[in-house]
Order: sequence, then C-alpha cells, then structure tokens
Amino acid sequence: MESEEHQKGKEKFKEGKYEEAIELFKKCHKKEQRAPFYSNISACYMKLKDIPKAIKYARKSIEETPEFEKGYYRLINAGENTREYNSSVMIAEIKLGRERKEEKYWKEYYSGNEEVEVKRINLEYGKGVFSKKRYQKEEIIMKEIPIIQISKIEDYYNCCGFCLKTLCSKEPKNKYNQIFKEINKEEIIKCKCGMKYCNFKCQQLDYTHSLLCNKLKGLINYCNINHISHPLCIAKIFATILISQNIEKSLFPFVVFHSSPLIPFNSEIVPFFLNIFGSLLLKFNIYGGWTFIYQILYSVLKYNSSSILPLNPIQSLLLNNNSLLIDNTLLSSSLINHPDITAFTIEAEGLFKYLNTLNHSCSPNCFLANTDDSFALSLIASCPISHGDELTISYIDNTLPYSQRQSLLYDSYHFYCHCPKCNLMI
Ligand SMILES: C[S@@+](CC[C@H](N)C(=O)[O-])C[C@H]1O[C@@H](n2cnc3c(N)ncnc32)[C@H](O)[C@@H]1O
Repeated sequence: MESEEHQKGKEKFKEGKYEEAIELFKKCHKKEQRAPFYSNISACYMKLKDIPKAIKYARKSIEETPEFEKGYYRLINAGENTREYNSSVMIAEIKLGRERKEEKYWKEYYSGNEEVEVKRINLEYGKGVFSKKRYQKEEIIMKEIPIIQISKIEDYYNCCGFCLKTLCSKEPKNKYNQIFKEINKEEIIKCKCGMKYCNFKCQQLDYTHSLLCNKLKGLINYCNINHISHPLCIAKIFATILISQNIEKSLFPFVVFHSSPLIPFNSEIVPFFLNIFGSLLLKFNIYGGWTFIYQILYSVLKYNSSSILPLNPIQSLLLNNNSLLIDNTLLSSSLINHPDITAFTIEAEGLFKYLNTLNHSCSPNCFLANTDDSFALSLIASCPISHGDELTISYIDNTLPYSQRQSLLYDSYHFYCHCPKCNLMI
C-alpha cells in the first residue's frame, strides 16, 4: 500500500515539479520500502540534471536492497552521463545481464600503453588487444606483472606469500634437494599463521596479510579438500579491495573483463568468508552484495586468468650462470628444464590487465611465456606483426582437431571460435 507522500511524490514528478517530489519521497521512511524511494529520488535528480546526486541515490537504492533491479537501471542511466570509469555501473550492467560494451567506461583505464591498444571489437568478442608497432618473430612485445597472483592451493605454504618464489622443497627424495636447500638457506620470514616470505621486502609488499593473518586456516582446508584455489584468491582480492581507500577504483581492474555467463554461487564458502571479513562484507552491498561480486570474480578468474610458472631458485641461478658447482655437484644450464629441476617450481595463477584481454585464435600471432626471474609474463610474437594487427594467443592446445578445439573452447570459455583456421574447419 503506497503512502500519501509516495502518491503525491509521483504526481509532482509527473507535473515536472522534481524538487517537491524529492521532498515527498524523502518522507517515505518505511524501511522495507526505502529502495524504491531512493530510486525515485535518483530519477528526479536525473531530470534536474544533477548527475552526482542521481548516482548517489541509485547507489543508495542498490545498497538498501541489492535484489531491487530498478536501482541498477537508474545507476546505468545516471552513470552513462559520466566520463569517469565506474565499477558500479559496469557491475549494474552485469547484474542486468547486459554486455559491458561501453568503451567509455574502460577507455581511460587502458590508455597510455606504448606497445598495445585495447579496443572494442564487437558484442561477441568484447574487447581485444591491438599492436601499436611492428614486431618480428620471437620479439617480446610487452612484459606484465599481474594485478593479483596466487599459487595453486597445494603449494600455498611452499612459496613466498608475495613473490611466489619456492621456499620449501616439495620433493624430499629429489637428488637436487640438498642443492635447493643450500641455495635457499637465506633468512626466510615465517609468520605465526604459517605464511612464509623470502625477505622483509616481500613481507611488506603483501599488504593484505594484516587483514587475513590467522583467519585463512578454515578456507585453506576447504580449498585443499576440494582441490580448488579460487576461493583463496577471491579472499585475497576482497582484502585488496576492502583495504583500499577507494573501493570503486580498486574493484575496477577485476570486473573490467568480459566473462559471461556468471558461474553460480556455491553457498558452502559463506561461513568462511563471514568468519574472515565479518561486517566488512556489507561494503559490497552498494555493488549488489558480496556474493554477487564473488560470482563475478570467480567467473573472471575462470575465463580470464593465466597460469604462471615462476622460475624456481635453482633455475634462477642457472639462468645467470652457465654452470654451478654446489655441494660437490656440477649443475649446468642445459638442466634448466629437466623434470627433477622443474619439480621445484610453484604453479600459480595471475590476473593481468592487458594479457588477459587478449582474445583467442587457433592460429595465433603471439604466445605467453615466463622469460625472466620474476612472476611477470611476456607476450611474444610467434610471427611478424604489423601496426594495427589484433594480437591473439591460443587458450588451448591448438594442434587438436577442429571439433575437439570447438568443444573445449565452448566448455571452458563459452564461445565457438571463428578464427581463420576454424572457418576452414582444419
Ligand atoms: C581472456 S578474455 C579476452 C578478453 C575479452 N574479449 C574482454 O573483452 O575482456 C576471454 C573471453 O573473450 C571472448 N573471446 C576470446 N576469444 C574469442 C574468440 N576467438 N571468439 C569469440 N569470443 C572470444 C570470450 O567471451 C572469452 O570468454
């Protein structure tokens, strides 16, 4: 049943008396009805061309009732008039199942790179990465460090909590184990929660640790039992966002990717997240609630992230010296990719601003690789590239037959490939 103020407010709105309508809507205070009033107030401010207030009230409407869809429409209407990139507008579009196709939301974010340009392609592909220069075969186009990186759950306590350098030997019987220990005997910092860092600098750089220390045990256990790492990565992303001064801006790099359909939410993780973050999770209400943001992040990690294999300490040494005599054993750089040496490598996953915006092709012109002693990934030309070419990589083993490639791409990334090779069905 609508209150008198509500009815009068609507009449004033129809008459074009928006200030009076706002005053009446502001008097409608029944808690369960607040979201529609905030949404109406947002509509009034839109008419008055007061965009910041239109955005403010649309967001209040969502915050009050994240399920109330009209609030998201209001936010998109108001946000479309701002030039500034805006996570909440993009999230509203995801909530309403729309494509995040509006280049103006991310153009500024992707500007300023000298090697590549990010442009919108079409509705199906979303964005893509284009070359700004010419490159020869095997030339490194760019190197990028991830926005966030995390080891596979099995390796969580075996590596540095920040740089992912291997700190504990995973294979006690390996004949290079003693050498590994010898190289790695520098002062390792161990936190009481079990997390290790190679040095003080790495400990300082892992700034989310203060929020997560001693709170992750239950979640780590859950991830280990289920052989999944993404809940832990999402906990890290939540911490990064919640610690930041500007939640809006720190959310943006994680939601900018095209990653539909969203993966359903699994309520099993609820108690762990409530235990870790408590009432801080309410800060996500303005974006549709933390479980919705969790769904977006899980989908982005599944469809967009890249595997990284940072060099292990033995490989790092061999990279800089052709041969080494350690512990009476001669090691030479030819061994760098020997299985006994790679056994010390930590498998990890990272989310990259540019590299994870690369589209797939079964006949790609680029590939990704670890080329130095860091967890950065390099984008390398696999053939000559001209200025303006779209840069592509293969998400899968592109030597597979046509039908297997198509079903693998659909199952893992939800698209059918129309690259030149697939168009010829080879
Ligand atoms: C790693 S992202 C690439 C960046 C993405 N285009 C964007 O706008 O953020 C992967 C997603 O891009 C789209 N995509 C990539 N390659 C494609 C292709 N060859 N054909 C159709 N869609 C593709 C799919 O939606 C896929 O899930």
